[in-house]
Amino acid sequence: MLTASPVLTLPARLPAALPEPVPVPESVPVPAALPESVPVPEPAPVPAVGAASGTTCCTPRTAAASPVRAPADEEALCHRVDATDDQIIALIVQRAALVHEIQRNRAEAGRPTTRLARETQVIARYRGSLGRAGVDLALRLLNLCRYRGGRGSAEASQASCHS
Ligand SMILES: O=C(O)C(=O)C[C@]1(C(=O)O)C=C[C@@H](O)C=C1
Repeated sequence: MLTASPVLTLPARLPAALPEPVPVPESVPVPAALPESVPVPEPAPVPAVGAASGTTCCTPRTAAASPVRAPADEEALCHRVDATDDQIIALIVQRAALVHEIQRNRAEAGRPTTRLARETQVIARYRGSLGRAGVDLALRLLNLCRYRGGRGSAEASQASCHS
């Protein structure tokens, strides 16, 4: 059963009510490779190596721990990781809002909110790009975005439509 994944707790900032869609592009192009020149914010000051409790997650404790990149480069990459995570989170919030709108409409019309064939397509798309981990991620996303509110939606979501 595709929906048997563990229940994912909604993050605190995921809105309970349907928000305006987050202003991100409708389709986010996925580059085949990371671009060489992505604007990077100024890196945070890097504390001296060995400074008491002054290290960050990205600051190597010893020079030997990071033989390839200088600490400043790693900090810059960490900033880009954070910026990427922000985008991913915004897209997840947008996805949840769109799915909630679809599913609330279905529930209000007395139709099943779940479409297993669609969920299979979603899972296949993630598997196609990310392999087994993509399947796990898709299941988590489907669960996270599932509409749970509204009168009558509970009964409607019990049923499923295979088309
Ligand atoms: O695309 C749909 O028809 C949706 O309702 C969205 C979505 C999804 O999260 O992708 C949600 C529930 C359905 O069971 C299938 C897919």
